[in-house]
Amino acid sequence: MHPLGHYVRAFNRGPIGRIKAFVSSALIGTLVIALLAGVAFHYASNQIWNAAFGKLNAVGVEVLERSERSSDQIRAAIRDVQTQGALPCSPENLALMAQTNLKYGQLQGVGYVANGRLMCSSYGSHGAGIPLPPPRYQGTSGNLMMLRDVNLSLASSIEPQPVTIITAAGNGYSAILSPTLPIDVFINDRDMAVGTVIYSSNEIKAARGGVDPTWRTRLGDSKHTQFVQNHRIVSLWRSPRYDYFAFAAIPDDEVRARIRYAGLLILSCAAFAMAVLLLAAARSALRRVPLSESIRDALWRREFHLVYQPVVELKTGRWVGAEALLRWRRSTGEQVRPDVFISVAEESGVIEEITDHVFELVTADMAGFFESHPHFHVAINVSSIEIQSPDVVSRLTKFCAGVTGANARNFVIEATERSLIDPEKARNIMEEIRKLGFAVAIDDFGTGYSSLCYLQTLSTDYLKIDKSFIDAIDTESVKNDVVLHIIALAKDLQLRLIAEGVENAAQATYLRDRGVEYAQGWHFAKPMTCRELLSSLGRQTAESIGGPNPSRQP
Ligand SMILES: Nc1nc2c(ncn2[C@@H]2O[C@H](COP(=O)(O)O[C@H]3[C@@H](O)[C@H](n4cnc5c(=O)[nH]c(N)nc54)O[C@@H]3COP(=O)(O)O)[C@@H](O)[C@H]2O)c(=O)[nH]1
Repeated sequence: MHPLGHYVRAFNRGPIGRIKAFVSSALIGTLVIALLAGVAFHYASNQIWNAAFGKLNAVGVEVLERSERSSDQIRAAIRDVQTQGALPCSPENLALMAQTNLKYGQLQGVGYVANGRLMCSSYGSHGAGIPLPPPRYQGTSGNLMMLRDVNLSLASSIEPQPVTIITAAGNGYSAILSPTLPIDVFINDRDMAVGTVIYSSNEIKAARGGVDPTWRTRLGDSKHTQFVQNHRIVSLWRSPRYDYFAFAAIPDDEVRARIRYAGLLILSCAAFAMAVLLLAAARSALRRVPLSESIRDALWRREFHLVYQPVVELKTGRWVGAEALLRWRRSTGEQVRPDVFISVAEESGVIEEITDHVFELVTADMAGFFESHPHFHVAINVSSIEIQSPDVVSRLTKFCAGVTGANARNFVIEATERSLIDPEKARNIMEEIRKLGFAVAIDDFGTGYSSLCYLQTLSTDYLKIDKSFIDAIDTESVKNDVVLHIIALAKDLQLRLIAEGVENAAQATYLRDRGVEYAQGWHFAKPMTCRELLSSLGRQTAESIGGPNPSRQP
């Protein structure tokens, strides 16, 4: 576990970040749920309307078919008795009427009408005839005449009942049938109106429930139409052979109630989904985001930038180079310390992306700079993991080629002493890097576990003495002696030394007097932006030509 504990693994968003995360996921979720609810409601109401129209259409078609069947039978029955040629109401004629009545099941009887009276029928002779009301309709198709509905007792044993008498114009033969026959369809909806209407006159032929006279205009010349009008759902079917159309209609309140119910159901589901979503959004906003995830995010959002800490030549005070140090400023303004995010990046495998981003930033910062400062170097930290992997060599080559005016000697590659866990591998890769012309430095020297014997065999240019040893200079600490040993070792191995974290003049003088060539630390300069580095270097160059050197002498 990292000394900074949980902070390394997970990261709390700031309040603004949390609110933003909550609002954005709540907004997106609300939009999606609203869209889905809208689609579901549209689909459900369509289905309900379709079901209602489907039911009406089936009834309308059935009414039309029954009416057409009746019309067919009326025609056929009249034709049958007429073609016999017997004298109307003669015994042979009456016998045929009775036979014909049996043949056509939709008819209640067959008769003969003369001078507005029903003279005889399949039930027998009616003497002087039963008086009938005047006709209410003269048909155009098949030249049929329709008489008014009458209450008729066709035989002494039969109670008077409403019948419709349809007489063939010109010959008096008639069909007698129940006025409700075409609409005697099975309907399990008490509020449903059904019937047939004569198309040419818009007169009701047979009906159960109210008929709207404007329906016919809605039908126009088409065979079928369906619509909602005056709170009724209507289906109309026109006969292609007869002058009438069938209708079926129901009040729309039940359909609308069903749609309202479906809407309410969908709304409740959407409200439930919204509640779940808001809870999930709140949970996710409050969640501690793993730092590795935040690092990837930050790379994508370009939240990193570099600062440069000058490396000073102790003898002259000249700035000979600078170490590039990565900084992470989150969108909330919060700074994340590099020792925190670098170790997480190493653990989680993002470190190569980090180093590549450093390459990118250096490439942009230092473009053209080395043309005017050919002896200056920039030191770049490469993690211990990367120094074990051969592809670092090609990545460095590519990087160097991308920096305008730069040469490999303008870069020092810093690898920590931890990089030497597998000395064989590290040695080969360091050699490769040096062959390309880069200088190599062992960073934080003295803190790791590198054995002195393989240090001898390593291909390196600099040792960077860790700050903890510099802090011990001129103190009673045993580390004070270690500095002297490191200096002696570097001399023996002919390595140049850079002291890290020099904070005062005494430390600087001590180091310079003992032959340490270079140093870094707040005593000379704190890490600064690229712009500050370049302008300070510009001033130094100008003053070295015409005045005193501004950098502090140890
Ligand atoms: N792999 C990468 N590692 C990187 C990169 N950038 C930084 N780092 C490593 O993070 C560690 C912490 O770095 P930082 O907070 O930037 O601290 C550096 C200096 O600011 C600090 N320093 C320098 N002088 C002084 C001083 O006088 N007093 C004082 N208290 N601190 C001082 O020391 C750090 C430099 O460390 P080093 O690299 O060992 O020279 C650190 O380990 C960085 O290496 C990166 O891009 N990649």
